[in-house]
Amino acid sequence: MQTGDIIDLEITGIAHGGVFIARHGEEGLVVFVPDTIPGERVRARITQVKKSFARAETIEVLEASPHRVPHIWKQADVSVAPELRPGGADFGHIALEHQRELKARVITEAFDRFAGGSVPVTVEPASAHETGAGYRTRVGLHVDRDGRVGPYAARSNDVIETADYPLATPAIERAIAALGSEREGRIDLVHPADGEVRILRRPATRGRSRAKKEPEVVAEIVGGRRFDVDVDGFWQVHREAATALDRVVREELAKLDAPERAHHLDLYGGVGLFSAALAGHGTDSWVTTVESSGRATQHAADNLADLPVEAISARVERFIEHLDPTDAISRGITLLDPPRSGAGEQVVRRIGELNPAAVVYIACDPVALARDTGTFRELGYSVDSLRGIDLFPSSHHVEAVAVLTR
Ligand SMILES: C[S@@+](CC[C@H](N)C(=O)[O-])C[C@H]1O[C@@H](n2cnc3c(N)ncnc32)[C@H](O)[C@@H]1O
Repeated sequence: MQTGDIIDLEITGIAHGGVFIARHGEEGLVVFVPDTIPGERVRARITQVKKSFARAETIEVLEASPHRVPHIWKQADVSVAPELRPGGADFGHIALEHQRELKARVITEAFDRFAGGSVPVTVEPASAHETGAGYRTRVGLHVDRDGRVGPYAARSNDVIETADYPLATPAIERAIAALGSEREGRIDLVHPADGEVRILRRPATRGRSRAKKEPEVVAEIVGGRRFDVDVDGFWQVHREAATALDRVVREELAKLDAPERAHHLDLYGGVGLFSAALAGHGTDSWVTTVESSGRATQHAADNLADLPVEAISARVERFIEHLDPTDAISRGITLLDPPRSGAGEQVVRRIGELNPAAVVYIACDPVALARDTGTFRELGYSVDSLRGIDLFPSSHHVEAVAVLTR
């Protein structure tokens, strides 16, 4: 087999990262293929051959899955040449319900491989009226040397011009349509709760560093509470995500014994989204939220000023290393919402020493969650509950919330 070969493949599985699995030849070489669905037969062009696997691109669907639907993004459809398909909607050709089944399968397989065994999981929509479109309140685009604006192609850094952006909120889609030729670099569009789209132009500076202006502060609303956040700071992308996660965390906390005088930790806390729920868990409890961005920490302090929440700007790994174990922490909840790479073994082991009654782990990467869960299990924690939440419909990404107790 070599690059450029065209072969027919039976798709048998799904891998992490939005690609599907076929086996080829007598040795059953694994071939990773995007734009297909398990159960399909496709014609594909080999794009890379390695010792233990190959990659291919789908050029034609020979036998379609009953779960195949017209792609939510016309430009990303399998009928378009692979190099002209934009990235970002790699599940856009799959019926929403089946997308969630596939995401549950990915979480299950990650737990089987990295967490010492799977636990039952289903993936829930962010809200009952999810359509898989019109949800992104944050969109990042690129501008190439010729001033063309768009996303990168699915597997390259070529900017693709496209007539529509079905995953973006309609207001962001309109703002993109009104852009002209732009300066090379990046453009981020942000649609906060006030409904007015902000356009952040970041021209390439080619080694020159620019004086950094203070970012604008925008407001988001969750459960009637206002959260100020820098316009370019971390906030969930899906317009319903923060509300859905807050609801799931509150539902999970309600299943746990309500402690008295507990000290809860909200690690990787951002602007304090989960501290509000934690502060209400048990009587006379208090929360320390820990976040590395100084500006986000200041917002957390202001956003939660009416609650018993202390906001600390620090790296989690350093902060918890120096935090003394107390009875109050062991009566409380330690919630963590780390970046994609996960918390890692050192942080998880230190949490084990702090010995909280329960750990609530919010994860945007199932493999990182599975690895860290494996460490928690070694430390004697077991998984009480695992829920997937579909905060990135029409893409392979999935959020998961795990509750662990000892
Ligand atoms: C996935 S976000 C979660 C934020 C918040 N929980 C929310 O839902 O809005 C991860 C946050 O962790 C922060 N962060 C990343 N690495 C960190 C570290 N080592 N220590 C503390 N905070 C960190 C980032 O700045 C970001 O705000």
